[in-house]
Amino acid sequence: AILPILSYPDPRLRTIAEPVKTVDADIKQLIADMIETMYDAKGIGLAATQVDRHIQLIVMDLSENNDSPRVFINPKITPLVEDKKPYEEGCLSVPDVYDSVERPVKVKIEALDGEGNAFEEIAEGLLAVCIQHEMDHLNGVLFVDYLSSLKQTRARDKVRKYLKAREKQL
Ligand SMILES: O=C(O)C[C@@H](Cc1ccccc1)C(=O)SCC(=O)c1ccccc1
Ligand SMILES: [Zn+2]
Repeated sequence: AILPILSYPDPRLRTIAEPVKTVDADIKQLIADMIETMYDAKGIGLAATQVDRHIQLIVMDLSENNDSPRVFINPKITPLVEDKKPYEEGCLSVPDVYDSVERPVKVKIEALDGEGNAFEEIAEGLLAVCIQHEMDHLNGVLFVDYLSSLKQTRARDKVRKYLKAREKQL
């Protein structure tokens, strides 16, 4: 099912996600729903926080044809270098807002996959940017938090206008 995505500045986006205890049928259904929701919203990642489920679960698909979804459960990120690089980020919870955020260029990811099996991965490029953006969601942090207060005010106004326009067309 396509799930509703919370929009900034909804306070529920600030909830800290709990670890997943067992990857059971309910979690597997949520994973399927989040992947469907991510594709419908034309995103490349989605954190469970964004669909108001406060558990440590991220889905992602960086592929060209949107046919290779990735699942990260109880992920742990460790920066491997001090070096940071800016990237023009967006967020499905802050529609129509894009701005530059600096993040470590190389990180280690330790997580469980969709079957509950532990794995470790070194991430660079867009995977490193996206996993850190999604991890922030699980910790109640949004990419706009890194921007100036003026830009945050503008982001709030833009989201309000975007949601009003969407209401009218629905
Ligand atoms: O809100 C989210 O977590 C999804 C977000 C993930 C993300 C994209 C880009 C940089 C960091 C994190 C999105 O998918 S935003 C929409 C999008 O597809 C996109 C935006 C900018 C660059 C590339 C893709
Ligand atoms: Zn986001």
